[in-house]
Amino acid sequence: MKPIFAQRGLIVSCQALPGEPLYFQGTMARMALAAEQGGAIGIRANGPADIRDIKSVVKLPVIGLLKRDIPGSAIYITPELVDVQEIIDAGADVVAMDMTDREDRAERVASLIRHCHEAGVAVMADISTLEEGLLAESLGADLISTTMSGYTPYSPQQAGPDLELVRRLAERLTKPLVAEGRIWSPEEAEEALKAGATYVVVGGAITRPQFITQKYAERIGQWLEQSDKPQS
Ligand SMILES: CC(=O)N[C@H](C=O)[C@@H](O)[C@H](O)[C@H](O)COP(=O)(O)O
Repeated sequence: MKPIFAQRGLIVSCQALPGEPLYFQGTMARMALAAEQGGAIGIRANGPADIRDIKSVVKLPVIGLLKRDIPGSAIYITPELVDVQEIIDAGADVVAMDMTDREDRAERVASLIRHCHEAGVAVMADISTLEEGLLAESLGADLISTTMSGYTPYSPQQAGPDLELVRRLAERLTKPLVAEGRIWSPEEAEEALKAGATYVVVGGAITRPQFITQKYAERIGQWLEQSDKPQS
């Protein structure tokens, strides 16, 4: 499979789910355009509508996924063939899917990967541990991403990015490695590259203003609480 991205660098995840303030048709395409203007080399996006919108306004490769809850299952990132097909049909260059080692899905995942490759589309594995990353690579995934670290019960539950996982994966993988999840500053993005990531995905810190605001409000609130300064 030929390289997906023109160069190493920043991929911006442009996602708003139902109930979020920016969940409004067309908003994620505007976010993607801003990301492109800012120097992103790729976009990650959820759902066929956003993927189509984004593909119509930016030239960058798009990693597409479909978040869908299935009753009784913990797997929600592009869980089944029908979801994979929707993302391929929407024009994504890469399909991202859950490749955590849960619910005994290795065989099904391998056939989803084959399906994407037959359609000429690459696959990104969203994993949470070293073992899952190695398994995903052996199943044929084209990119391995630390997306799910902190979101499976057996991976480290930490506030910042899982750079230790990036380091350990970088030592063992041959496929390109993506650092993703809770990267909140340019400095953390640089640390992820130093740890061995080929690409860095940043989402909330760029495209979810409610969380950005919350970070400022909390920090300011803490300072105000500790300070004796009277309000003028
Ligand atoms: C765990 C999960 O479902 N992650 C999702 C995957 O597509 C997105 O909600 C995240 O925004 C994305 O991974 C980027 O991460 P962050 O927004 O932390 O930079």
